[in-house]
Amino acid sequence: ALHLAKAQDGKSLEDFQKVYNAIAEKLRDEDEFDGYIGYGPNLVRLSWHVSGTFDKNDNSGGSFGGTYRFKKEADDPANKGLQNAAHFLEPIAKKFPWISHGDLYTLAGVTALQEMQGPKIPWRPGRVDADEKDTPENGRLPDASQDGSYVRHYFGRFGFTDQEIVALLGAHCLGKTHLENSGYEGPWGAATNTFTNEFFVNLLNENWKLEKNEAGNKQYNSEKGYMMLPTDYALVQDGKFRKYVEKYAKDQDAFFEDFKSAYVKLLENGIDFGKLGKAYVFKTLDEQDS
Ligand code: HEM
Ligand SMILES: CC(=O)Cn1cnc2ccccc21
Repeated sequence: ALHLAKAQDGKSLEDFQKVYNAIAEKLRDEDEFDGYIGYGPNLVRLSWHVSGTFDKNDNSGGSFGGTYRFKKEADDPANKGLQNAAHFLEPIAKKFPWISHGDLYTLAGVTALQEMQGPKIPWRPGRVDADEKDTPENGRLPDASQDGSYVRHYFGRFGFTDQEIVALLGAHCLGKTHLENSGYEGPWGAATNTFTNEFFVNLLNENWKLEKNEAGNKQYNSEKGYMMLPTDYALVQDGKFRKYVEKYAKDQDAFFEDFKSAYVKLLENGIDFGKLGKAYVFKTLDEQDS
């Protein structure tokens, strides 16, 4: 059965907005991380990795139990590099001991996206920390060397459509690959910390060449020094995915809307929020200054 969300006693929008603000202020303070990309993209990747272990067949994994805090999941080779995001969040968890790890990991991704000028992401609290024994085994996160049918099958485990898959992968407009983490090398020049539809624009507009990188893995590189993973490039090789790439390259608003819906589905997969009321939409720091 689905995990039942449990309200944190007496916590309301204002309390969670304080957590949002603490994360957002720390993002601004520590802007030098990873060649001045900052922690935003890493936090978004953490929120996806803690949710991407979900399996609808037995409702195991997913963001509910906050099991990333246990060694087995944190040490999954697919999570290499996310220690940075986890370390970034430690003082936030200490300052707000009442928030569950599942809520903190997902709220951090929402905060990072909104502070990087992404869409407003409705977010619901209520995830409850699970025991170490409930930690999903390693190997549930995707393999970047694969093609379109692999990507379609992989996301089928969450019940995602082609449109949701393409929208979600638009998050690869953020940050970069790091050879020491994943065996893929990204260009410093093109890495960004602003949420836009340029992942789709680049996929369609650049001349991509399949090359072996220093780790012996194949990746697509362009003259401008951009890169795409094989699973990224699969989105323009596969006709059914390609039509959504073209849609989002032309229409950033449509991308923002569809990304928001798919990302909420990713973060909430496997959780029954019941009658816990509607989702919170947080103000960005800029919206609170004025
Ligand atoms: C087919 C599915 C996916 C594959 C194979 C994949 C693979 C990867 C790889 C290999 C990296 C580089 C990690 C590193 O070297 O540091 C990466 C980074 C990233 N991924 Fe994905 N990813 C997928 C889906 C997603 C989704 C669904 C999201 C979010 C909604 C996402 C968000 C990110 C972000 C923001 C980064 C940059 C992290 C940073 O700069 O530290 N990815 N991904
Ligand atoms: C800047 C760049 O390489 C855009 N990009 C293209 N594919 C990516 C996968 C993960 C992170 C960033 C990615």
